[in-house]
Amino acid sequence: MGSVVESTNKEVNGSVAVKNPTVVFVLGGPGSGKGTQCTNIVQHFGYTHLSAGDLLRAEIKSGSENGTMIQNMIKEGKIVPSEVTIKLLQRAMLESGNDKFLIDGFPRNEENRAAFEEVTKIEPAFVLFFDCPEEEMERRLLSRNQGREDDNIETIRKRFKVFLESSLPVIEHYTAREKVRKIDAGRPVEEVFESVKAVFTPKDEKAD
Ligand SMILES: Nc1ncnc2c1ncn2[C@@H]1O[C@H](COP(=O)(O)OP(=O)(O)OP(=O)(O)O)[C@@H](O)[C@H]1O
Ligand SMILES: Nc1ccn([C@H]2C[C@H](O)[C@@H](COP(=O)(O)O)O2)c(=O)n1
Ligand SMILES: [Mg+2]
Repeated sequence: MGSVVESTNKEVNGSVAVKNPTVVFVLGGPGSGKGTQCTNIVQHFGYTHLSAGDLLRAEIKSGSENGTMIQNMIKEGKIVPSEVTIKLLQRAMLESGNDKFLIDGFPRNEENRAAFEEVTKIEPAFVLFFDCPEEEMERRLLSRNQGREDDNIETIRKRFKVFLESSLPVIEHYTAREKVRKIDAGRPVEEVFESVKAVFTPKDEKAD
């Protein structure tokens, strides 16, 4: 007999995948607070948090054959080819045993978005967009102190450029489909989370 996880999985494009997952894409500029707010959402709403950036950094550490390529791209603030990132996301979704996911920092460009749709056939429930002024994001990144190789001013500027040129069009794509829930992320963490909670709380559970 298969495990619970196996019995709730299905085959998509020749691979095993989670059956009918709920996926929320969490987008916003570098340092807008995606990871911070995802931690809060996990605690309150039972989602599994998958950060594409964290998965790519773990892949570098694991010594995989793609490690050097990923490391060079992250240093340059560039977006890693979708094929690599989607495989990491699919594996993490299966390993989680959950069926509700916050996918943080993905899709980062049109190639990410189209490839994920084609490969997984998953349509996000909605897109949480943390909208934050660039000067505030820069301040946060320069004082993050987590030893990230890309938290230096040269790479930060490149990441901002990629966000404006490649990631904003993805947000516009989902805005046109009425999928975007925009949050003012320039406020203190607790205030931002109040707005986030309102998005995740079903309408009939909200106080009048
Ligand atoms: N609302 C906030 N006010 C002040 N500081 C914040 C806020 N949210 C997050 N931070 C801090 O800013 C830094 C960046 O936050 P976080 O790592 O959550 O951003 P991110 O959007 O995931 O960034 P990246 O895209 O680079 O991974 C962290 O040091 C975090 O503690
Ligand atoms: N879909 C993605 C997400 C991230 N990356 C790379 C490039 C980013 O600058 C870096 C860090 O991501 P973050 O932790 O800031 O979300 O990881 C990518 O190539 N593709
Ligand atoms: Mg992050």
